[in-house]
Amino acid sequence: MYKIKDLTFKYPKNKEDTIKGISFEIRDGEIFGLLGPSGVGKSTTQKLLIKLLEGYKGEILYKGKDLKSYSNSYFEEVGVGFEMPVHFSKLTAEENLNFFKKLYASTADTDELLKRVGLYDHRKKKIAEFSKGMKIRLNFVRAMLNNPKILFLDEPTNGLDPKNARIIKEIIKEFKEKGGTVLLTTHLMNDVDELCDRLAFMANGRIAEISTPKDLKLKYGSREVDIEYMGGDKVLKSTFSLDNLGNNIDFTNIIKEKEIVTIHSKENTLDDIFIKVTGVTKDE
Ligand SMILES: Nc1ncnc2c1ncn2[C@@H]1O[C@H](COP(=O)(O)OP(=O)(O)OP(=O)(O)O)[C@@H](O)[C@H]1O
Repeated sequence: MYKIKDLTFKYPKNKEDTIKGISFEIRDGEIFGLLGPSGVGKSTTQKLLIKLLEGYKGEILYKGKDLKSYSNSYFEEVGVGFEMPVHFSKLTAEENLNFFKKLYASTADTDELLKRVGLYDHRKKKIAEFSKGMKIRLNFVRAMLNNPKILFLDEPTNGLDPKNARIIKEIIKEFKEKGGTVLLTTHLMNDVDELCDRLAFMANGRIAEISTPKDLKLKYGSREVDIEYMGGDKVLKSTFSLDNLGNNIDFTNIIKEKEIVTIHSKENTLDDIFIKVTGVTKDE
């Protein structure tokens, strides 16, 4: 869907490039995660792909054509849910949605979406009376209101309670099942694990890693197995390398002779990998 080659971008007021020559692709129908510490350029990359920022070097191809060659009709295909919800606070939820609907040729059934996210009964309420979580959910409905083919989402579940976060994630999965493509930015690694087909870690304006969550875990995992077994009336624990495990006499003796309590391979979490790949903790 997108092919990005040597993308470089500098904000006019800055001395240094914010995006320093990144290349990657977003495939049709995948959920692609763009991750990295605060300030590395994730939102800037999103804005370049959404055509909200111009003046970049390199190439962005959308469906095989230079993004620059697309007219405003491009915005019909794109749904955008930025992190900070911006709504007209003196208007109701419904009035807000109706305002934005007028900007598009084709629109979704927003009543249905409002029902899904639990806001239908609040549609006549002014946004000024909405809680933070309600604004976030309305923001998501707004991103979906033009029946987009690609969704750009920035922290879509941040600030939501678990039930509402689940509903949003279910809608994102359904969007993908119907052929939609998603570019997701989030600091919530559980969401990444659950949703993303592939992900890129950004560090200092560059892409440090790009892969599937599973392959990243294998690459950065410690390839060991922990085994707990009964030794008399005590639970004992041993760790073995997965390499050549079948020929490890100590391991096979335990398997043959002992009562096994637990056995599992060690896997790094995406949180661990985030820190290894980008060199910083998420909250820095
Ligand atoms: N309009 C702007 N003018 C100048 N510099 C900017 C502008 N917007 C962002 N930047 C700078 O560009 C860099 C990347 O910002 P960006 O918002 O893309 O980061 P991010 O990875 O999305 O961070 P976060 O996770 O905090 O949202 C930061 O150093 C930021 O200060």
